[in-house]
Amino acid sequence: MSVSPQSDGREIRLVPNVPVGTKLVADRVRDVIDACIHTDSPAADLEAAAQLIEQATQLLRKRSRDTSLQVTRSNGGISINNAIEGPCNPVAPPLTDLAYVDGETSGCVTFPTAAEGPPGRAHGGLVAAVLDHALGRAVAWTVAAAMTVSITVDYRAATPLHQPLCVTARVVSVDGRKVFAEAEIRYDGQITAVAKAIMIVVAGLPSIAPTAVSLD
Ligand SMILES: CCCCCCCCCCCCCCCC(=O)SCCNC(=O)CCNC(=O)[C@H](O)C(C)(C)COP(=O)(O)OP(=O)(O)OC[C@H]1O[C@@H](n2cnc3c(N)ncnc32)[C@H](O)[C@@H]1OP(=O)(O)O
Repeated sequence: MSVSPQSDGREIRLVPNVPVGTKLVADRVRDVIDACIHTDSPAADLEAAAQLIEQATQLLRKRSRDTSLQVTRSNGGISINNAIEGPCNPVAPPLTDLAYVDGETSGCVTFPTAAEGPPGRAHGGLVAAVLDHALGRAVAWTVAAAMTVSITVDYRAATPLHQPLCVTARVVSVDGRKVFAEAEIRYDGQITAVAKAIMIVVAGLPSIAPTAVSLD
């Protein structure tokens, strides 16, 4: 079955709904990671900073949950701690402003210094991860929740750090449980990387596509 990206007329826009305090901590930890990478402080300051961070860690561990990221509180069907879009996961870039309009899934990301690969550029593996996630969202919103079995990424130009990037993804065709999808990431309107993936619809994954098209 082929799927037209422009055909279904549905619109989904994720509005973040996360616990304010948890997001605040995650944002501060992102700052700490950035400061840790850039710091040129003397040893005494580094030791003092390490002690303060250790104190904060102990405070956070006073009450903790020992569960998979995927089953904690969700935001638009995905955990708030998701590795790519989780606003409360400080190592998620994160991918934001996720939307589905007429078959096209989109999102925004700005890679921090911690995502550096080549000097000044995002690490290719992290670019691939963001593309993979957008593909997963596109497939889940268009067909059903699925897992990636194959992804190919072509890197066409530098994907910069600290700049707003746009990710777009869509389903191209469906063959039984196999879903073929493609995605790209853009900086200032120019494509820097494109991905093609095969995803397999797997029973038992949490469904986030209540009005998905049915499989042939
Ligand atoms: C993921 C969480 C969801 C959460 C809720 C939803 C949220 C939505 C938004 C989230 C967005 C996140 C998106 C991240 C996406 C990942 O990161 S997923 C994580 C990485 N991927 C994995 O761990 C998958 C590992 N692989 C597997 O576990 C198993 O291969 C699977 C996927 C369960 C499939 O196994 P199976 O059911 O035994 O299927 P199998 O018969 O082997 O293959 C089915 C068909 O696919 C074909 N196939 C299999 N592999 C390939 C291949 N590499 N190339 C071509 N064809 C292949 C087979 O030939 C077969 O074709 P047909 O014979 O039907 O024509």
